[in-house]
Amino acid sequence: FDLTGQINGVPFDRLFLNASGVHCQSTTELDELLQDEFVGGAVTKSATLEKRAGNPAPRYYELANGSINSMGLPNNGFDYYIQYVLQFHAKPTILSVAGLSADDDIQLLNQIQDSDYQGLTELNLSCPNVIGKPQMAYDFEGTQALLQSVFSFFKKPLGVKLPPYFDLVHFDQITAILNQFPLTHVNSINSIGNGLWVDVASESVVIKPKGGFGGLGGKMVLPTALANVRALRQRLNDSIKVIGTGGVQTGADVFAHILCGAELVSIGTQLQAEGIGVYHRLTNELERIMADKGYTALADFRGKLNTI
Ligand SMILES: CC(C)(C)CCc1c(C(=O)O)[nH]c(=O)[nH]c1=O
Repeated sequence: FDLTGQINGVPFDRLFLNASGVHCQSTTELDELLQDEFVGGAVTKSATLEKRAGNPAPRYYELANGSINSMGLPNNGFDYYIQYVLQFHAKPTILSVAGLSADDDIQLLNQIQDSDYQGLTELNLSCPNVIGKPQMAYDFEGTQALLQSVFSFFKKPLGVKLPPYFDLVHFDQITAILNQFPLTHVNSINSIGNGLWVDVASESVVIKPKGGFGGLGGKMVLPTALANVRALRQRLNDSIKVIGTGGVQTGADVFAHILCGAELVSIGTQLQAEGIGVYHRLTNELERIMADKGYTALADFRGKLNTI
């Protein structure tokens, strides 16, 4: 079976990635991903300029149908991750960066521009904005201005990680902005922001930071993830690929992401819950579905979702 994809001419011999944030904070975790035969590439935890401890625990909690997290960007700092991605790896890496402000974003990308790194970079637009404004990706003028200044100096491959949108006009608005820039890809979705889980027995929230509010992932977000992948694919220039992230538990979920137009598929919550063996299972399940349908390659059905 041909389970390949490519981003900006970078070939991925397998479609599977990790969702940034999961199994990607240390070089040990990143190595384990890149050494797994069923994984196509690895995305780093979003790097900030300085190393961060992140929020107090409990900050991640597994639910029956997904997960809730408010990690607070714990990471080993930009230098740690650029040093890693500058090493030789048999498979592609995606360096994820998240400034704590637009200025940080500019500084991070300037450091990449000035480095020898020629691989893929992903700017996490769920990063915080100025106080009183929503996260960058929900501030359309802010996103436009940020990308305008980024592309005035950044000449290397760049994609963006987006939170989910829920209004069709918002899909029109964000893609009208993104289509102005030579992006390699859009990675959709990030967690559904500011969910809340209540444990009835203890009459309490389940994570400590932000009074229990946190990003939702896993099975429960699949319909939102599929909608975002499909809506972005329908609106973005063909040159901008879509990496599908969100809600994948089974091979059928992977198949659905590809039908909606995903070039590659990331696994987050299920990787956290099941471990790296999830990729072998998902590969078997996906190939079984493809065989039953007479497909031999993802390209046979990528983006070919039927409407009724
Ligand atoms: C939410 C931010 C802390 C601003 C960015 C990092 C991040 C986190 C995190 O580190 O809390 N969790 C997510 O599910 N997605 C993210 O993009």
